[in-house]
This record gives sequence, structure tokens and C-alpha cells, in this order.
Amino acid sequence: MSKVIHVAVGVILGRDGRILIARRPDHLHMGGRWEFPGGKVEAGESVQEALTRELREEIAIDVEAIQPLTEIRHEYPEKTVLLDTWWVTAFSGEPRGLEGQETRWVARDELDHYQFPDANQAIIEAIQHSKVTG
Ligand SMILES: Nc1nc2c([nH]c(=O)n2[C@@H]2O[C@H](COP(=O)(O)OP(=O)(O)OP(=O)(O)O)[C@@H](O)[C@H]2O)c(=O)[nH]1
Ligand SMILES: [Mg+2]
Repeated sequence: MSKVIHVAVGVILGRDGRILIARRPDHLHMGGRWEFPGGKVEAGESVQEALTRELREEIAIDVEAIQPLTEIRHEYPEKTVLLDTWWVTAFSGEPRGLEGQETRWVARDELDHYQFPDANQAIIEAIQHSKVTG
């Protein structure tokens, strides 16, 4: 039994309704695929704190408002993740990949054109069914 890795994931909504995606660096798990920015929740940290920290570290924005989107548990052969996924409906700063990641704003109905980790299919469906529009 491997333990579940708790991950805070942000679906960042731009003013025009598009969503920010970033390309995972090649050397990481699921390298080269697109993702929603975020990362592991550390000991003693709430998921909201982790989300705020990760989005500052990875894409240089300050989170100002979030809403719950979905929680996806997925078993990869090498690990099991719980993707605790939140809409980011307000933020300050201009997103840019601080770790060298390519970033891109994408319309909701174009998310299907990008290759994400396998766990993300369920997130994309939740986005496409969500009434949140910013
Ligand atoms: N951030 C993020 N992680 C995802 C997504 N989908 C998905 O399966 N994951 C998986 O969640 C796990 C943890 O995410 P991460 O690698 O971003 O964690 P992190 O930023 O803390 O990285 P670090 O361990 O290098 O410090 C990875 O195994 C990653 O493949 C996604 O959309 N966004
Ligand atoms: Mg990360």
C-alpha cells in the first residue's frame, strides 16, 4: 500500500475566460505533458496555503480568490495522487513560468487538444461542466 500524495492544483481563470496551462519540465514525472500549475501539500500546510505557495513559486502570481472544483484520486503505476483542484478566480501579477515552463492561455473547449497526465481527463470534464466563468 503506497500512500496517497496530496496535490494542490489551480485552474486559473483569465479575465477573458481562458485557462492557464503549463508544460511540465521533461525530467519530472509526466514530463513534457501540459498541466494545471500546483504541487504537493507539505506537512502542516492547508491545501489553500499550498496552492498559494505553489502558484507564487511556479508562475509568479498571488492568489486572491478560489472556489472548489473537484478532487480526483488517480493511481499511476508508480504512485497514487489526490489532485485537490480549485478554480483560481482572482489573482494579481502576470503569470510566467518561473521554472522555465512554457505557459499558455487556452479556451475551455480547446483543452482537449493538449496532452495532459492521465489523471487530468476527469479535471477537464469537471471544467467543461462547471458553471464558474469568473
Ligand atoms: N501540478 C500538477 N500535478 C499533476 C497534475 N496532474 C497530475 O497527474 N499531477 C501529478 O501530481 C504530482 C505532484 O505534482 P508536482 O510534480 O507539481 O509537485 P511539486 O510541484 O510539489 O514538485 P516537486 O516534487 O518537484 O517539488 C506529480 O506526480 C504530477 O505528475 C496537474 O495537472 N498539475
Ligand atoms: Mg508542481
